[in-house]
Amino acid sequence: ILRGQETPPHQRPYMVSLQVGGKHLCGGALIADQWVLSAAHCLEEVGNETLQVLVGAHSLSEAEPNKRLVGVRALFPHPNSSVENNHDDLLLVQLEERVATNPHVQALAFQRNDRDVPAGTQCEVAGWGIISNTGKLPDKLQYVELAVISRTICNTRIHYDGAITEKLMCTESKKKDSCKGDSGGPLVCNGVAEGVVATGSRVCGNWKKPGIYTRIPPYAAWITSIWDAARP
Ligand SMILES: CC(C)CC(=O)Nc1cccc(-c2cccc(CN)c2)c1
Repeated sequence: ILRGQETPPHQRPYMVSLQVGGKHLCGGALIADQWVLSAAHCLEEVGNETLQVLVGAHSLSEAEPNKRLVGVRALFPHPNSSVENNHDDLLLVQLEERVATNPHVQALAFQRNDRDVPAGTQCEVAGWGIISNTGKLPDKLQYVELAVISRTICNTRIHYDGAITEKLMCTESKKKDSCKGDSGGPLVCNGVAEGVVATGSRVCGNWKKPGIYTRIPPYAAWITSIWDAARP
């Protein structure tokens, strides 16, 4: 997160850190007691190492009550996700057990109503991604408020020149922005998850390259189908 601030501890109890070898890799959101929503691109950096999910954390390094590393039972990247583009860049992670909810560990509701978030709406994104373009990593969860920009504006030549489909949305990126390591985290508008951080142009904090987020509503049926078919 660039130009954000440290969150008040545990005020976003749905935030999780996807980790490999004890290192933060991507953000994610707990959307049910055994399920995390993140980005399929995050799996590109995993190889054959073990992915784990850190829940209930504020600091990545300090011991905290209710903070724990949970194993993964199964991974469900969206079948149409690909390394070449931003399309369908979603990942459902089934945890190896149902996590007990408590003040530091809570599921986040996601939007099922498939209507664009109005341009100008103030949303927020949180994460343990880099906090400067020099790659400085935070220890504590950061967040930033970002305004939604219309798909029409986001598709102009100076921005993404028509690449933003109706399954994607954009936010401003002037100085404040999501960045490397924030991928997979939720874009929360009025307390509901409307999007998931997409890597996009890999440029951060440049107003010409707005932040790109995978909209969640178009995938609500896919999420439910995975839940219904999965082994408990
Ligand atoms: C100078 C360095 C920052 C270049 C770099 O490593 N960029 C990088 C790499 C991977 C993902 C991302 C990335 C993720 C999520 C959102 C965004 C942009 N909102 C970028 C950005």
